[in-house]
Amino acid sequence: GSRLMENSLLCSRLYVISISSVKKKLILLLIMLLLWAYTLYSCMGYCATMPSPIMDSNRDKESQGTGRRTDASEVEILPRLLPRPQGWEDLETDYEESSPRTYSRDLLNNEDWDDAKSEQSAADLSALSSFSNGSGSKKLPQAIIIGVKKGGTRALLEFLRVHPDIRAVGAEPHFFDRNYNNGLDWYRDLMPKTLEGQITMEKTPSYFVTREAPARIYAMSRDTKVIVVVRDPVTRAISDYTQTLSKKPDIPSFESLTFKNRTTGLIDTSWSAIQIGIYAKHLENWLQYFPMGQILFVSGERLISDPAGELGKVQDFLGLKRIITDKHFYFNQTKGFPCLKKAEGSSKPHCLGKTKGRTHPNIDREVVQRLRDFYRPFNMKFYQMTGHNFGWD
Ligand SMILES: Nc1ncnc2c1ncn2[C@@H]1O[C@H](COP(=O)(O)OS(=O)(=O)O)[C@@H](OP(=O)(O)O)[C@H]1O
Repeated sequence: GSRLMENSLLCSRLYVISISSVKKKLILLLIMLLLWAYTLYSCMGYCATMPSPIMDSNRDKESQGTGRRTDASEVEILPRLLPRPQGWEDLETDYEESSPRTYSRDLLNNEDWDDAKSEQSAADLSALSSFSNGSGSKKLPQAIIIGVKKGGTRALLEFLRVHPDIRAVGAEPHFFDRNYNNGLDWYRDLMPKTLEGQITMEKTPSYFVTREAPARIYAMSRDTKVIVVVRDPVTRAISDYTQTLSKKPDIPSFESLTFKNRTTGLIDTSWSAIQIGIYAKHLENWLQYFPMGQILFVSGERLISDPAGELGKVQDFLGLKRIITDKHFYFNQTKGFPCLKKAEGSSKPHCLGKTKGRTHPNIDREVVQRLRDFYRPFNMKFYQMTGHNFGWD
């Protein structure tokens, strides 16, 4: 009898032990499952937009402006026409500054549009991509690259996009010049989604020479940080002309367009290629609204000779940790320019496309000299205003 009792006691103890070990295993399994699900969730949702603990002091300060939405159908179709926010788009500013056109047509006219469009399809169809696109919210930009055309604005934006705390729209929105009537909601909708602490950016090089742009950006938010990539105005003019020539091979020579009257040597300052380079004049317009401390001047020349050095200054200006360093760049001998070892959202090295770093035509030395003389006083004024000698003279 007592043995029978002992046996049944042993059995029930064993039963209890096995029950609790199964329970433990189950709980462990559940915890692992939860951990795994959490890791998966945070990776899909956050990896692409992971912020660092450094916060931008300007975030959430954006204020609403007075812009109104006009064409509803256009507003709806545009986000679909926009290239994927991730990836390397080598878009180029348009050569006709004055012609008012719609945003969608700007994109369609762009020679790099086809590349951007084909790049878009594969990634956007994947579930992972749409999941990661779901996190955060769209905000108005806290920092804008406002110019100058042919200064190196695309290189700067693509380099900045490597920073985990910067999210930028790939195409040029042209909001503060051509599309202002579409309103701030339209503009905000073009922006990529950001998380707390991330900075939204865009670049449109024509803003620097747009009379209304400073007041309009100020109306959006007086705290907006503006960045200007400046380049020797003579080389900039030739670069501008080279771009136009590549699209319209029949235009007159650079030399003949430079002068109002070749014999008197009177320079045609109404030609945009020349006008854009009078930096001091355009800057005066911006200083009516923004203090010097809110404007950063990046040297287009140094952006090529020392990209990490220039990027260091930009990251400081934006209140970001210096994450982009010389380790991110290599000099591509074939391209003749610095390139990224890894482009944003990719593990492959990447240089800008063939529309960046074109071969310039040879320009008559006397004409170049005449232009140097023309720009010198404006350059001096610009150095004085910015407190920085860019070494063009
Ligand atoms: N890393 C790198 N790779 C290629 N090109 C570079 C780079 N950094 C600066 N640049 C210079 O950028 C010039 C084009 O300037 P933008 O991008 O501002 O042009 S645009 O206004 O958007 O059309 C372009 O002008 P061009 O050389 O006249 O083609 C380049 O000199």
